[in-house]
Amino acid sequence: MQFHIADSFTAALARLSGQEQKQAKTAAFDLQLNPAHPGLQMHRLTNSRDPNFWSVRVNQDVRIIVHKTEASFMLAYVDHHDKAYVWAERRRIEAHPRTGAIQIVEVNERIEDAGPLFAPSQPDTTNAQPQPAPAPFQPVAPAIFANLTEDALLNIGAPADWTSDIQGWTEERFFQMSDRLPAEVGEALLDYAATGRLPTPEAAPTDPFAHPDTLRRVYTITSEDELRLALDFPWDKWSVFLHPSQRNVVGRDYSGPARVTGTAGTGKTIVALHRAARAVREDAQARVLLTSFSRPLANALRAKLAILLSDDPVKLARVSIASFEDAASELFQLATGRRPTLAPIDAQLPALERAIADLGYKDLPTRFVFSEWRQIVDAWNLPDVASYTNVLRIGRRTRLGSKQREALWPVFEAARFMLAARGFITPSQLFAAVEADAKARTDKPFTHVIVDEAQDLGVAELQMVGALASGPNAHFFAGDLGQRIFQSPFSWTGLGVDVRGRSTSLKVNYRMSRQIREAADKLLPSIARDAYGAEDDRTGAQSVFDGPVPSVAEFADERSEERYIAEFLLRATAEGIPPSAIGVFVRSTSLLSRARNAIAAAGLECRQLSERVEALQNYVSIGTMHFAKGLEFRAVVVMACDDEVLPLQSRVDGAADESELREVFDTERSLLYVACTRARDRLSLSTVTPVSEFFSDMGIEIGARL
Ligand SMILES: Nc1ncnc2c1ncn2[C@@H]1O[C@H](COP(=O)(O)OP(=O)(O)OP(=O)(O)O)[C@@H](O)[C@H]1O
Repeated sequence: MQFHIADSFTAALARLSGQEQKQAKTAAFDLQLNPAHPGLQMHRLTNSRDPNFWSVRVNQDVRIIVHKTEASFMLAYVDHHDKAYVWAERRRIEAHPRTGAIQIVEVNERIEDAGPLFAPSQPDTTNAQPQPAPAPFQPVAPAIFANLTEDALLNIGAPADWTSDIQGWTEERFFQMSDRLPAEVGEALLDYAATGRLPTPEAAPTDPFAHPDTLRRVYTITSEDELRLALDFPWDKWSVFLHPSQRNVVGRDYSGPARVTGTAGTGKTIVALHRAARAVREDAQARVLLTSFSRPLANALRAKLAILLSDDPVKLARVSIASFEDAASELFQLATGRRPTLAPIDAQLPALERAIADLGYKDLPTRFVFSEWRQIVDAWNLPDVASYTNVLRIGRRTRLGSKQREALWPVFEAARFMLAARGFITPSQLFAAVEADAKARTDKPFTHVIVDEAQDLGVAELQMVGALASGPNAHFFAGDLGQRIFQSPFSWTGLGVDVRGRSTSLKVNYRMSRQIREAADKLLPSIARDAYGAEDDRTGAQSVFDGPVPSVAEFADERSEERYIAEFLLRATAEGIPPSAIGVFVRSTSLLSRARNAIAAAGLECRQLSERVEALQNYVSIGTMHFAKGLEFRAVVVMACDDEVLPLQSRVDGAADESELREVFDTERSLLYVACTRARDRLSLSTVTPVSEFFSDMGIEIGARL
């Protein structure tokens, strides 16, 4: 007999107290060993429409609901006695007759509390007395699925007792009801509402428990050890119940570098983690590098991979997890025997200033020289004046003629010399050194390199990553072009990393409520393009839960804004959101004081996030929007979204031409998008008058004007 655990069981288990969870796990274990164990008092439920539901005693009050057929045994739910019984009375578990997927279906006739299904009928006026003038005509909203036949609905997996209701649903009703449908049905209907087409069902395996839609909610336990592990370890849903589109990317073999894309919160990181786990599970020789932009993000990846590979520390040890820079430093040390000393930005700028002064250049704007250094000369590790004068090939920044570049080159050469004399190398030089070393080796340092937040890989980083492993399945990138905030665009294909034809876009948003996602999505165009033709389709995203509409407030002065945000923070903590699950973001360092003041006014303490500092217990996280990247909070505040702050006026002023200006606007929008999309449940934006021009794009009415 097969033994299964449903996601409804793990979710319900997580809601019990620690002691109850322990007891429920013991009961589940006893159940697997011996369902007839007398202490379990297992008996069939008589009030359920599904005759296969059984109750199992955990303690005096708590019951596990088991679904038992001749061939299978499923832990379906667990709760306090009455709630557990009501859950089972309202459900049935069955293989859908058309799609074959196992579904946990809410019996439709029992749904009472979601309001009337149809608009009330007109009153009978046969013997009516004179009435006051009728209220203004209210059009009845159209039924958005009226054109879908029962057959079409069954094809997408709609339970038979739901089809006629679905046909009558208005848009509002659909949003109220969709999370009561099996997830694949809600997603297909949302697709239909957006595009007018239903997705074509894919051929399904004959075993219902192997169906991709079954696998998103039911996990098959194959051994005692596996059950022990599943019950002992906190079972995060993402670690087991993947969406079919995620599972597909995790399990696929590619003929070259591959990429997963998707708007914020669609589970790209989760896919990257599962691919890393898969690589070491399938190949005992695999050596994997899992890398991302910063140390906190690498730490977050490490914690999650430890959950995925909790059954096998040896396999876990075969995955190296580090930020781009830390990974490069380690490899550099392995190759040369010495630790690199990276040139901080604070050292690079003075070196350039000094070089300008030493060479006697007058009227050369330092900001321009520095940007040329960072974006071109250092970013590409240009070795000589010839490659710099030939820079047209590689960048968009074409504003300097070749004569001017020749004249400027000695400045860069001198700055490089000065940095080297102090024992510094720049991060780009570090990446290039590691790349050169890896290229020279036949035995590459890794068999697989998996990169998260790949949209912010710089030129030298990408080249290094490319050299660290070889083979068709060796490189996997997770990223979203719409979240590119650090790097200027460049052509990946031009550097030999061609993901065309091996790119998959995820659409189901697991992080943000529908209301937050919809507001944030309006900030970016529906297609994200970079200057080199790469494109991500950002349409068609769906959220799996609803929440409050984000709030937007505008104030006459900073004190009023700070007081308003303090109140928001107090409300959030009063609702049980701990400080560590709250993030407050501003555009730049000089604005952090506004965040600090608001947090202090709420009587809370904060810690500033950075490339090296992550969220801490008991502290609200604050930071510039750049350090929001890749993180997640239950409540997010984005403060000081003032005019001239977003987009940042100094960047706008510094743009030399149209294309640079566009780039500035694009990245400033992306920054706001990144900050807003960290929020799961609550999002509050605020500004001091005059307000950022990006606000109106989000389509949210400004709620408070004080
Ligand atoms: N299959 C799943 N089931 C449940 N939760 C999931 C699933 N996939 C992802 N999640 C959750 O959704 C949230 C977002 O996932 P993730 O961080 O992987 O998204 P992302 O696309 O990398 O986001 P971003 O682009 O903003 O970095 C996380 O809390 C993650 O645990």
